[in-house]
Amino acid sequence: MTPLYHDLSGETVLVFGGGSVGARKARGFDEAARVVVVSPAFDERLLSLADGDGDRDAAVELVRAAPEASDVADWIDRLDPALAVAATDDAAVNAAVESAALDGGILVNRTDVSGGRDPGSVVVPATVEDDPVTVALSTGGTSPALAKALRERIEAEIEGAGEMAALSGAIREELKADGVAPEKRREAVRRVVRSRGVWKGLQKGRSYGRQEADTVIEEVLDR
Ligand SMILES: C[C@@]1(CC(=O)O)C2=NC(=C\c3[nH]c(c(CCC(=O)O)c3CC(=O)O)Cc3[nH]c(c(CC(=O)O)c3CCC(=O)O)/C=C3\N/C(=C\2)[C@@H](CCC(=O)O)[C@]3(C)CC(=O)O)/[C@H]1CCC(=O)O
Ligand SMILES: NC(=O)c1ccc[n+]([C@@H]2O[C@H](COP(=O)([O-])OP(=O)(O)OC[C@H]3O[C@@H](n4cnc5c(N)ncnc54)[C@H](O)[C@@H]3O)[C@@H](O)[C@H]2O)c1
Repeated sequence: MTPLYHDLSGETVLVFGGGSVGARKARGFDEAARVVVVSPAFDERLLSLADGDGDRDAAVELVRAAPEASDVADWIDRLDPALAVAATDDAAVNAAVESAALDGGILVNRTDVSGGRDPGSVVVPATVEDDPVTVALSTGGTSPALAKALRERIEAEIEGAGEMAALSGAIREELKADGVAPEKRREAVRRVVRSRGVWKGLQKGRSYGRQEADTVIEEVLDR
């Protein structure tokens, strides 16, 4: 399987099935996209997501309906999603979601099967995020429980990576603007992102990280 990242902002994700899996998928996508869940019944977590759930501005939309397999293509046509999620407990409906999505040229995530897939039929990975850094993890469908366990380990491992991305991204731009030769610039940025001192400094605050980074950069540029 080949991992790719998608920007779903401004797009719709259409989830069929409002049970525990549909709720998890809705929760996973609702910060990135408009999420609509179609189902005859809804998990409690979905009902609270639909209420706005505290300070999250994106509310999930719930549509109470039980589409037959033969209706699914119409729902997809009407809501025009970028991604359809098949999360009902009815295998025929899930299969109809998959074929209608693939016929319509949109992505589909089938939650009730694992293993090989047609192009356009995607797996949702376990994800760790420290904005703008995201780590996506899949076991190729073999062991979702392992994907979750590994995700929990990586969560601790990438703590502070978002700050480091912001700092090293800014340094990269500054060195470019200062006309530093590409070789030196790359070496400086590579050393900054590997420096224990910079990582530690960032834990105390952005300006401490910046100070540590400046020392590393001077060492590289003075040589
Ligand atoms: C990563 C994650 C993302 C997410 O769902 O958002 C995700 N599953 C998660 C958790 C999880 N899922 C299951 C358990 C119970 C333990 C177990 O059975 O293993 C647990 C763990 C738990 O709940 O503790 C059961 C399960 N999952 C699938 C089936 C159907 C089948 O295998 O046929 C069944 C059996 C149903 C049954 O028979 O009862 C299928 C898929 N689940 C996937 C993703 C895709 C492959 C990902 C990969 O390549 O690793 C794939 C193929 C399709 C898809 O959904 O995209 C999320 C972790 C979120 C996190 O990070 O916390
Ligand atoms: N991907 C995963 O991580 C994962 C985990 C567990 C189970 N599963 C699989 O995913 C499926 C759903 O699991 P669940 O635990 O959420 O089940 P669930 O029974 O809790 O939820 C199924 C939902 O689908 C709804 N539904 C039924 N018919 C529908 C229709 N025609 N249109 C729209 N919605 C309809 C039901 O009202 C219910 O809300 C199961 O088939 C299971 O095999 C996947």
